[in-house]
Amino acid sequence: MQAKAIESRSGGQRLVGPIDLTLDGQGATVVMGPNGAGKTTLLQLLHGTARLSAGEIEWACSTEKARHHQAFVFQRPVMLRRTVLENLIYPLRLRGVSKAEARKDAEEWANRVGLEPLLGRAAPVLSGGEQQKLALARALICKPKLLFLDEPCAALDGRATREIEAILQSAKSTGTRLILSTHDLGQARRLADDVLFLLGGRLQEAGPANVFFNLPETAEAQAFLRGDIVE
Ligand SMILES: Nc1ncnc2c1ncn2[C@@H]1O[C@H](COP(=O)(O)OP(=O)(O)OP(=O)(O)O)[C@@H](O)[C@H]1O
Repeated sequence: MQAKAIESRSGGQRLVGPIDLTLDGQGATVVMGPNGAGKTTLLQLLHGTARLSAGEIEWACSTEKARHHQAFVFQRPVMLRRTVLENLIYPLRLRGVSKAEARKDAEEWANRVGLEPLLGRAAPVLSGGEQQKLALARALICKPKLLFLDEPCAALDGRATREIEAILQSAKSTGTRLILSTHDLGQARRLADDVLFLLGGRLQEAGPANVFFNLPETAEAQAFLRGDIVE
């Protein structure tokens, strides 16, 4: 994927950009930066759920086909007000998978993320961590090539975060490319292969995670990593 001079503007104000970005290969790209830096907006621009005010995004295949192989997980899980099983079956049925096959996959994924005992439970009554695991399983069940995650663990405790990270590591190892925003430096260190550091809507630093964490180039990134307040 190549993003060329992409921008998001609102009411004459530039929220994000211009940003040039190339994403390829495998692994996890972690998007970091202070509140309002533009992390959510950048993920949405790349996924096509926010409109580009300028610039363009080129995929290796057609944009339509690329979107078909993508999924997005939000900070607050979005789900159907139906059972866990129905939530898992739904995206597969939308893609034309038979009922029997969809059910089999749903049970397998519920098992993988530890939700098998809850298959018959209504999704809205699940705990926050269970809901996020369901949202993740529902995103991964269609085997996306690219998975966007916007602060997926922001509202979760340590145990749920660990479980979500284990699912993400496993998705990564089976070839799903991850792009994830987080405020949690520890999570970024655990998951990132590459880092995008945003500040004021601009890409302040971009590169391999070990370089970013050990030798950040800019004073702003150094301050951010020290835990100072950066605006
Ligand atoms: N639809 C919108 N209309 C106007 N301004 C917006 C809109 N969406 C976002 N913004 C502004 O764009 C900037 C970037 O917001 P964004 O949510 O992308 O940042 P973020 O880095 O994800 O922040 P946070 O860490 O607080 O979630 C902010 O100043 C925000 O107020």
